Amino acid sequence: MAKMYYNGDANAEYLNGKKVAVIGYGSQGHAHALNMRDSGVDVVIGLRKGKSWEKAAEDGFQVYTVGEATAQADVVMILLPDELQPKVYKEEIEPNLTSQALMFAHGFNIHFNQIVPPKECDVLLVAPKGPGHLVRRTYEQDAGVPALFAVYQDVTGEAQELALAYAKAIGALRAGALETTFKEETETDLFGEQAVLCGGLTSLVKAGFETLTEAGYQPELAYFECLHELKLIVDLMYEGGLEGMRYSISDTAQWGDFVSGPRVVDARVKEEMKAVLKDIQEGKFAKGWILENQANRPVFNAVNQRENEHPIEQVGRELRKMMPFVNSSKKKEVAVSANN
Ligand SMILES: NC(=O)C1=CN([C@@H]2O[C@H](COP(=O)(O)OP(=O)(O)OC[C@H]3O[C@@H](n4cnc5c(N)ncnc54)[C@H](OP(=O)(O)O)[C@@H]3O)[C@@H](O)[C@H]2O)C=CC1
Ligand SMILES: CC(=O)[C@](C)(O)C(=O)O
Repeated sequence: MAKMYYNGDANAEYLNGKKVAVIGYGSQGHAHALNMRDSGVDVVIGLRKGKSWEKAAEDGFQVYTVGEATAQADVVMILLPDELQPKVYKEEIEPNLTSQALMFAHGFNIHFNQIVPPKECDVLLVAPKGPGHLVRRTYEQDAGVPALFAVYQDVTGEAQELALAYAKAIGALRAGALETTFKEETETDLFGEQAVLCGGLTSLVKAGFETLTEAGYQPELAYFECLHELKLIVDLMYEGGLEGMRYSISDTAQWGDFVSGPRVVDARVKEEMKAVLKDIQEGKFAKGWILENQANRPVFNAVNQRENEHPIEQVGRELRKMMPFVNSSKKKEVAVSANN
């Protein structure tokens, strides 16, 4: 088994006395900044004026322009949307970069040569394997989201130690961190989010919902069966693997899992997964995403609108209004009051 790194493997000293500029305050940015501050790290935020700037200031951070934050930092962590990083890097970060280390939470722009870092600083990656809002929520629960870390350039000879100190400060080492490379993190993260976690799963959920509703079953029932209950099943997998989930479900469901699962996700699916991975490895996906953004996202916007109008979204919005607790930040009593 590969070596996993935990809190005891990291030395917070490598961040002591250092100012970390978090560039971006969105899903990952807010979580990294809040967690690091709670871990005693000196954090400043680099942003453009707008809702994130207001939120970061409201959360008590010193907020600067990207260039100002970069110029004063010992460590710069770029947590901007991947497709916007090259432009902001070229125009605002690179001209002001004097830091010891340049960091990313996804290797896309380094791996696909959209950002070419200076030779004078460490270049490293700390990539939580989970959504930013859960990076924050689990930290507040004295837990954490596991992370990958990688060193692309080690000028100081301390890049790995800094990566581990950073991973510890955001709470990741409570769950564990695994060393990788920018190439491996980029290719596997893109594959996972396309073929399994987001793309694969949303396609499976919609297909199941459509199968039931087209057969005449109630949309509300189809929503609970194919989407709502998914969290509960995945929670069991999260806690105990496939065997843990199978222990908890009925033997009827487990038999159905064994005999029907492979019919739905058959060998063709894995062949297509291999084709998706090949497109990622050969840069075909990256090129398409870069061009889509250069064209101002015509396909992305059209598909996003169509998806938001899918019947599963329409019925889900109505049902979730009566279950405010599903938005985890709500307290259970809210649900009780809403239904009384
Ligand atoms: N989302 C996730 O859970 C994960 C993301 N990652 C990686 O983390 C990185 C950040 O992604 P994510 O957190 O999702 O990004 P988000 O889209 O959630 O947040 C982007 C942030 O960047 C700011 N921003 C956008 N454009 C500019 C600009 N021109 N100048 C200054 N600030 C700007 C936005 O502020 P504004 O309000 O002004 O738009 C916002 O605060 C990416 O590399 C991503 O691949 C890695 C693991 C998981
Ligand atoms: C949450 C995560 O890690 C994703 C799906 O890869 C992403 O949002 O980039």
